Amino acid sequence: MTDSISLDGQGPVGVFDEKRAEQAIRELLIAVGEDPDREGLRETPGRVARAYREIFAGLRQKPEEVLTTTFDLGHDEMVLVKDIEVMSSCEHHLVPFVGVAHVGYIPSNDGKITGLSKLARLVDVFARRPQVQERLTTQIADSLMRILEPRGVIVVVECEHMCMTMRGVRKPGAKTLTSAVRGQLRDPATRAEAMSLIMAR
Ligand SMILES: Nc1nc2c(ncn2[C@@H]2O[C@H](COP(=O)(O)OP(=O)(O)OP(=O)(O)O)[C@@H](O)[C@H]2O)c(=O)[nH]1
Ligand SMILES: [Zn+2]
Repeated sequence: MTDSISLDGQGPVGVFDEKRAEQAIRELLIAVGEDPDREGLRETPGRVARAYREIFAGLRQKPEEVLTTTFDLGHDEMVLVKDIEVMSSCEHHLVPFVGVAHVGYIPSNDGKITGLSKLARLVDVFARRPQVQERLTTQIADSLMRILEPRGVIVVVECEHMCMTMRGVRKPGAKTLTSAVRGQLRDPATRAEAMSLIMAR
């Protein structure tokens, strides 16, 4: 089955070809010296293909689909959702990187806001793609700026990369922190206030 939704310049065209993914996994099993026809592996290519459909579902989603907006004239202070679980895939090795994202914004003058859960959904749209952590962070910030037109945005992402844990340099526990700050949140005092809320445990 093939899904095809154009992302209108937001990224690659999100086509998922399940049959092709299944064939590729079968080839990979042969390439690593396995027998894809043995009992335990017979269903694996199809299963892995379906898993990849889910893991890379963000390739077929636009941020606008999840970041619905509403208006609340009464609130012009910072809104911050912290510790949003991140499960993404490193585009260099196609293994997971996992951790949390903290997403904050100061609503526009006309009070354009979004539901809190929508910030977490936005993180998923970009996390469920082959990614690097820096791009994940800036894509969240830039789409918030574009869609909510807020006065400022801060996004901080803290992740552990399995490509540094299970292979290669093998340093479990090492965390990578990335941030993207836009608009009024670049102001040192406002930024410091946001960072103290993010770092408070
Ligand atoms: N900047 C950035 N680098 C990443 C990310 N995820 C993985 N990497 C790095 O991508 C690099 C790829 O380096 P290469 O030298 O091409 O690949 P490699 O030989 O597998 O590298 P090692 O992991 O050092 O064994 C590694 O240093 C990874 O740690 C990410 O999200 N952002
Ligand atoms: Zn990697």
